[in-house]
Amino acid sequence: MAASIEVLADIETRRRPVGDALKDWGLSHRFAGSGDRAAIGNIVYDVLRRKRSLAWRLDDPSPRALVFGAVLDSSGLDEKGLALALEGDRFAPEMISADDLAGYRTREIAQAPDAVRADVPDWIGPHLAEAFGEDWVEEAAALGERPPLDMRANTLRADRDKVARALEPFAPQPSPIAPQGLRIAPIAGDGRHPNVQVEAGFQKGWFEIQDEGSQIVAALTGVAPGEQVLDYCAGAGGKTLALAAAMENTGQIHAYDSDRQRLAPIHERLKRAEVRNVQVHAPRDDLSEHRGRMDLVLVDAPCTGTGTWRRRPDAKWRLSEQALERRVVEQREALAGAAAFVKPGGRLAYVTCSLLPAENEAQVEAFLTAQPDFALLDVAATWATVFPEAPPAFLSRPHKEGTTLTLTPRTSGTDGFFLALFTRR
Ligand SMILES: C[S@@+](CC[C@H](N)C(=O)[O-])C[C@H]1O[C@@H](n2cnc3c(N)ncnc32)[C@H](O)[C@@H]1O
Repeated sequence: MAASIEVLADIETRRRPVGDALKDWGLSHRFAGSGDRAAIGNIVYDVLRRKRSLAWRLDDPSPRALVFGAVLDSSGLDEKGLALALEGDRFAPEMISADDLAGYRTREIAQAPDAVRADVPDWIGPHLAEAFGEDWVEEAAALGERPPLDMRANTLRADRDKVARALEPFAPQPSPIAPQGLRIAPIAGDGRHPNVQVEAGFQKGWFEIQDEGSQIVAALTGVAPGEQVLDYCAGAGGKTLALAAAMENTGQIHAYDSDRQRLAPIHERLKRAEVRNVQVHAPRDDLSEHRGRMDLVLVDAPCTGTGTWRRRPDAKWRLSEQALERRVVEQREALAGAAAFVKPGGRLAYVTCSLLPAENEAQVEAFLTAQPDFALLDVAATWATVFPEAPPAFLSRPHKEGTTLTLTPRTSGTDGFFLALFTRR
């Protein structure tokens, strides 16, 4: 708890990313074992996920109060039990005041303002209200829960049963929607997720770590073996690998990104997964020969990442309206750049891991106005074809001619994602 308070103060005063602050703490406290580090990480992440509601309940926003609140919530200890556990420990933080404890015990979160219950900065509330209507507080609050660890079996090297057997000690379960997905439940108490990347199966390319939502949107693009595909914002290649597996290593994927640094890890990942149908294109490569030729162009656009707040809760408090505006401009540019590569009759998939309408529905409207030769498809209807076994666990919004689709932790049990699928007339 003392270490968590230190790390949170560091994040706050120096505006540091949570990963860096935790890593630095570990480097300067080499004696700390992996169990301690995991416990510290859990407390810090729990606090960042629910910073506002904890501060409101305790009526105290200090890192010390927040840490006590998070530990009381997750440990199953009551105040007396916690005081007893800390008693006589010379490194223990000083117990919070009786007033704070009384607040924790008696203040009803149901009485708090919406943005507090939602655990978001005030300015984001109206954006989420626009996205989810009267459910917005519950939808946002679900982004403050601990996430599961999701994986995708790589069908080029293995299948879900084989991966499940290899990871048996960690008890992964088939994920509810994506047919190749496996899930390890969210961390309980001060436990930790296994480091599955050191497992032999991972080294052999049998599986990838990938949120089920990401697997779902990749499948909903309808990608098929033999197609010509441009992954226009390929980054480190998470979706490229999912598309390659769905294409059974046939056809061709052109993986492009405007940022060489972000693209760099893709080479190693393609090798490990034994993907052979991907051509990686550096930012300055000339792609003009592929114009008007692609069956599918995927724009996994740069975004605010509001859908991933369970995993990156510090981003929630750092996000600004200016950053949102910048992402909106980048998204428009990426869409306009990518559209030219779609062949007549081909598909354009627009994906974000954000839930804000400015990055999603508004972009769809602007794109349809700017590019009259594209039409929006009914992606909600596609769900039943792609996932015949799974109930429709998504939100969808009708537009003039088609639908868009949104996944959220509350509705889909996944990270938040948005998908619009267009066809070129
Ligand atoms: C959400 S990330 C991609 C994640 C990746 N597809 C995955 O599944 O792992 C968005 C990427 O878009 C890239 N990007 C931003 N603007 C772009 C543009 N105009 N053209 C191409 N790529 C762009 C960024 O460099 C970033 O790597």
